[in-house]
Amino acid sequence: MLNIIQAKDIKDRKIVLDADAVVIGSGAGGAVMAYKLAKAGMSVVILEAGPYVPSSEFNEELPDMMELLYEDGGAQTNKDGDLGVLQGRCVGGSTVVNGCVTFRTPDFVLEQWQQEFGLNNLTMEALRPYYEEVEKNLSVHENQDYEINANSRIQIRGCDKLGISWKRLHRNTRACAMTGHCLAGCKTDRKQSMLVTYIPWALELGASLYADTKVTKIHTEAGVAKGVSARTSDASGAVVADIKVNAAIVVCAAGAIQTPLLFLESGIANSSAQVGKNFACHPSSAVVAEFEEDIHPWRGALLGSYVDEYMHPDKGGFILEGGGSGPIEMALSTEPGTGAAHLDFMSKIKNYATMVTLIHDHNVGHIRLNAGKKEINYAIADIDFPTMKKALSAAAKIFFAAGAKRVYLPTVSRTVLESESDLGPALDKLENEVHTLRMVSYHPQGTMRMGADKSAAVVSPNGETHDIKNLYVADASLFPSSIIVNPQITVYALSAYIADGITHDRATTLA
Ligand SMILES: Cc1cc2nc3c(=O)[nH]c(=O)nc-3n(C[C@H](O)[C@H](O)[C@H](O)COP(=O)(O)OP(=O)(O)OC[C@H]3O[C@@H](n4cnc5c(N)ncnc54)[C@H](O)[C@@H]3O)c2cc1C
Repeated sequence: MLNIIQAKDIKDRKIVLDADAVVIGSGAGGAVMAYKLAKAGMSVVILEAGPYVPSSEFNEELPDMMELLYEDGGAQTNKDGDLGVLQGRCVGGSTVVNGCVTFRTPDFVLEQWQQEFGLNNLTMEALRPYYEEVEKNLSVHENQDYEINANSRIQIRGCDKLGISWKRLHRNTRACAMTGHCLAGCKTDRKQSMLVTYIPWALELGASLYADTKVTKIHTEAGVAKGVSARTSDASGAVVADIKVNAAIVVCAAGAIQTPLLFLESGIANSSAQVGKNFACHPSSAVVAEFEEDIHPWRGALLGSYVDEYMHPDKGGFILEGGGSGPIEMALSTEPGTGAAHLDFMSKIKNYATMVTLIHDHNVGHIRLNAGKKEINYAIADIDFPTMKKALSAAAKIFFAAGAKRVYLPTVSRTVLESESDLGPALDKLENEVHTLRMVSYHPQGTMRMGADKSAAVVSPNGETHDIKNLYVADASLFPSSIIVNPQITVYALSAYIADGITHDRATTLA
């Protein structure tokens, strides 16, 4: 067990703490930030809204673990209710429940950030040491043969038949036990999430972490950050303590939905009127195909390979990941029918393969407070809908080339393709309307846009808000555009980069 202060440990109703820095959120951005600041000799307090759940308590049952480890018990959706928006809410944040896939930010994305948003500091050369640092610390490696499961081998077979380019995924695991339960948390600590890496390292260096503690307000004075107020609640929701942290440096890393909400609640740093705007999320769907052979797609490493052929926006702007999934996810991602049709669908579950689509979407959504409640506004832009269809089409063709008997498209109403000739007519029928596709976002991003122009961006190129001195953001909300690939490495690298800027400035001031 880590030395983390939880609601059950707290005796005082009011607590006041002083620190050099307070970090809001203990996920990808928060954990790396806390470690780097503590390593530089700063006193650091981390406040995390979610519970501390040691891996020994993970039971490998996805519904139970969603309830325990995910935001809104896994039920967070957009306002229309046709997009599940998944985020972790626990010590370690989304890194505890993620699929371990790692990508560096693509060159063409960084180039766009330089050209359109004035982020001339974020070149591949400048970020390379940060990628290397986090990849080494998190045991990132290219999947070995034994980490390519039967589900991914189907994807590879189809790609090879069609001459389509694919690659092995990289993942942050150590001696993966290949149980396929990544999204329910890794019971054996092989996933190198923040829960088992940067958080314990930060604690060892003197940082303290309060779990069950939600920051409710960021305090500023004359345009300078001063600290935060937070509330610790027990599992029933009863308030146990009010905590105030006075700190010269405030870093918000509460994720792409909660960070803008906290800024809006605090009424700060919004002279650009961009707080909560420019939300993107890589809307994903899963194409399911039935084969003669047994696949057991939930067995083995969860994610083995991906199709990179269409990754560049000029070539399509999407990737397809060979992501295995269990019976529950498969029944959710496709319309399984009811009664006899449902039984028939489920009885063949071991013969299914799945492919996950990720598109390079435009930043058309926004997060706002509506009567004090969170509201996630996002619908696929008309400009992105053809990309979504192209991704579904490519996945279906790869499956048929691999020998699929039939393919299920992830539509709200049932769409079963008995052969490739059914594909065109089925896609032609799809209009960009609400509740057309079954979609989920694993990658919310972009609501606290980083950019050089303070009238168009909330956060400056060094991670500090344009409006408030010593108030930083270090999470996925920084991305000024969607990045197409799985984002954890980009978040870690940006957070590490911003942390070095903070410690360098501090050293200069103290000298
Ligand atoms: C199911 C799933 C699968 C994924 N798979 C992958 C993958 O394979 N590869 C990949 O690269 N990415 C993946 N991701 C995404 C990746 O994990 C995230 O992009 C990354 O963790 C985002 O980092 P963050 O710091 O922005 O937020 P998070 O890691 O989500 O951390 C934010 C933390 O802040 C806390 N918080 C929120 N509000 C407050 C508040 N007011 N006060 C205090 N604390 C607060 C939250 O509880 C949370 O713990 C996946 C995500 C999910 C949900």
